[in-house]
Amino acid sequence: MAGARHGTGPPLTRARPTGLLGGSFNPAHGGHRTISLNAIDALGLDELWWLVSPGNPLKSAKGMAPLPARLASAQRMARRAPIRATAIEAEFGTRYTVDTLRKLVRRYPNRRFIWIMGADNLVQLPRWRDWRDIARLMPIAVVARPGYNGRTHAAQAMGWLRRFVRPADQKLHWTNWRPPALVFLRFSPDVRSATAIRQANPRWFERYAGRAMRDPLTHSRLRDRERKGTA
Ligand SMILES: Nc1ncnc2c1ncn2[C@@H]1O[C@H](COP(=O)(O)OP(=O)(O)OP(=O)(O)O)[C@@H](O)[C@H]1O
Ligand SMILES: O=C(O)c1ccc[n+]([C@@H]2O[C@H](COP(=O)([O-])O)[C@@H](O)[C@H]2O)c1
Repeated sequence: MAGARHGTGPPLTRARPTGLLGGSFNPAHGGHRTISLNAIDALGLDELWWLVSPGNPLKSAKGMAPLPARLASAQRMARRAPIRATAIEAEFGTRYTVDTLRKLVRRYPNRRFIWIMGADNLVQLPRWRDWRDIARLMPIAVVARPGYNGRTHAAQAMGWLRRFVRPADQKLHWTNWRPPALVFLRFSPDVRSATAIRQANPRWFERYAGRAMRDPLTHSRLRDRERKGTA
């Protein structure tokens, strides 16, 4: 029973199912919010954390708005939802996802994590540092995205990942899966993208100009909230 004590051992608490969505969020948009809410529902998540990247190692810094502006846009887009926009990677000093996830797994033993990404990210996954180790750390959920779905199953990464694919109708049981494990999620197609927003308004970040990371919801604050039981 959750929270019960058995004998003299430590209290047993159910690990909290937590989704992780890493991204540039340049800026955050309704597509991020919609896929996150759908994933929370489909995977039975307690929370979904957005990891606003200090800088995608594969993307040029050119055209990348400052982190405080991207974080502020993410915080705004995450309002009134069990989504936490975080700057955890800036605090950890990590750029590569594998390093971030290793730290998160170590520092949050009372949570079970699942890495969530759009189908476009699956296509480029073999270019990520130690990408197979990412899959060995936690299950992965790939969200269908217009323009990429046909390419998803043919993606180079699938040459190795294919054997770990789980049936989509088992997705609510992901916390029992031993990684590597991969599941495909298909919600209503969402065409929104940050590229389209930047094309329409290249100076979108000006509304957040001068914003310091006043409330970055960093690891230390999350950890404090967990200790106080208010997370
Ligand atoms: N409309 C969408 N449908 C499915 N996945 C999405 C969608 N928008 C973003 N994602 C996923 O969210 C994560 C973060 O995305 P990101 O911040 O790069 O936004 P983006 O719209 O893909 O940006 P850009 O157009 O600049 O590449 C990635 O895993 C991406 O695949
Ligand atoms: O670890 C890597 O090598 C790596 C390479 C490219 C992208 N990523 C991560 O992929 C996530 C999505 O990035 P983006 O820019 O497509 O939103 C974000 O968390 C990045 O840090 C990670």
